[in-house]
Amino acid sequence: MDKLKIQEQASEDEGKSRRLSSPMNPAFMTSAPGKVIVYGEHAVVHGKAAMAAAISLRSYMHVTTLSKSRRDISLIFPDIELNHSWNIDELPWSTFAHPSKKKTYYSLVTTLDPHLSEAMQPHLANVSPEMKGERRKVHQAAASAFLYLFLSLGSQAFPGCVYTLRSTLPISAGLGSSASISVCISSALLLQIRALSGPHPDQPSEEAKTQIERINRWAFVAEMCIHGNPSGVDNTVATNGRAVLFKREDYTKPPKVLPLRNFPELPLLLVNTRQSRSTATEVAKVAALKTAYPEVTDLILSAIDQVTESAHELLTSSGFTPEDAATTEKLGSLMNINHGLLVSLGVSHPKLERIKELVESVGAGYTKLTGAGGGGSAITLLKPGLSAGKLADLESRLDAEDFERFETTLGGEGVGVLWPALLRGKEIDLKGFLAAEGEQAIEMLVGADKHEEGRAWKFWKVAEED
Ligand SMILES: Nc1ncnc2c1ncn2[C@@H]1O[C@H](COP(=O)(O)OP(=O)(O)O)[C@@H](O)[C@H]1O
Ligand SMILES: C[C@@](O)(CCOP(=O)(O)O)CC(=O)O
Repeated sequence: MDKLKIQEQASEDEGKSRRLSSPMNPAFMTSAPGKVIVYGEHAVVHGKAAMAAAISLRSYMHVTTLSKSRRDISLIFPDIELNHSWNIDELPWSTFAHPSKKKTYYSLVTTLDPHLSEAMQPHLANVSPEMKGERRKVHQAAASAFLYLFLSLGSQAFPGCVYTLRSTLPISAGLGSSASISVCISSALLLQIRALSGPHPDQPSEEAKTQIERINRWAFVAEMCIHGNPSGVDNTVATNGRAVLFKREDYTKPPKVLPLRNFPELPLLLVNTRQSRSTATEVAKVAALKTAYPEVTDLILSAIDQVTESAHELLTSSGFTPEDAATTEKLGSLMNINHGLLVSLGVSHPKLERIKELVESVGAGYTKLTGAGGGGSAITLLKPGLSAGKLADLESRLDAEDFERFETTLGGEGVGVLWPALLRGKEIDLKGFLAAEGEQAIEMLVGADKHEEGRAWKFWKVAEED
């Protein structure tokens, strides 16, 4: 369906919901950030450490509850041109609610249940059947993430709803778009079934931590639907915000997450190759290499682990500042080593190598791919004292080759809630939300941490010591 039709459908849905929605269930929004993995991607899937930080690019989900007479659940995801509705009463509730299958909002789900996935198939088969190849996979992935969570957390008594999703993140560019939407979906559904308390300013830290954990667990399940074998680092950063050191040695247990509270404002340049790829494919490539060359691959993964641990030691050493040239040089060298190891795992791409070459040709800094690779994005740690002229020169070379540069800050807020969907005393209008063109317009309209009015957004706050 094209964008115009999606907007028309949305106005129609909104019209109906205006007339019929209950004041007990006002429209509300959830939001979550993307991330950069600074060190440790891929190795983290195999039980090693990774360091990642939230970025200021975010996804936003708007939820409208319809009247009791409406029995449809609609997804309006215009970024991927997906618009689909299911009749609630036709969904496979009995399979998901069977005592041997039923999960609660606090369950730790670490694998997808094949019977439940199978039961969803007929309902996914009619999602964008006219689409082929990669585009179909994109739709199926997003729809299955939503449906698995909806059926696991909801019940047939659920009211009809419209879920509208927009993101300022590029999709499949290594910046955690899938985790960001997974957190939006998980938090929206958990709020709707009243399984979350807050967020409110005087909420005890322990309680806030429990809510974040609940959202994160279900976001991980959505991530499994989208790319098969996620480590959980992306959804953990998208939920918690800031920066974390993350390790999951045993997939049946929760991961070890060390929040990095004072993560420095590193001078990073973020560049997207615009070469789209799927995380699932890149992760599968490393798994295949591990099967073919187990000893060699294990050594590479352990070397990446060591790089991450060394960078963590440096970043948390007393007196570290990003302006300190010697330490930055060490952090940069570790990025170079990390990139080289990722190349040897086979997950780089000529366009990533080209970005690295351009940065190094002007001596601007240290570059590695970030996220799954195979295209996607690269991060460059800029050298302290880099002249404005050299930076401008680099930027114009990157622009000339059609790479996309992002200005983003690291370490921002995690999952946020806007309940009800009111900003500046005005309801967020679904039509306006859909019409906003581009990152800036979306941020101006609903921005979770960009402007004064954005304070209406609430975030769960965990104290430093927790
Ligand atoms: N804005 C969005 N709207 C709908 N679906 C999205 C959006 N962003 C991401 N997705 C889903 O996530 C998938 C991308 O996941 P992935 O390949 O892991 O890329 P990334 O590195 O950006 O996380 C898409 O195929 C789509 O199913
Ligand atoms: C390759 C990996 O380590 C990071 C993937 O990040 P992204 O989906 O490319 O944003 C996979 C994972 O940790 O689940």
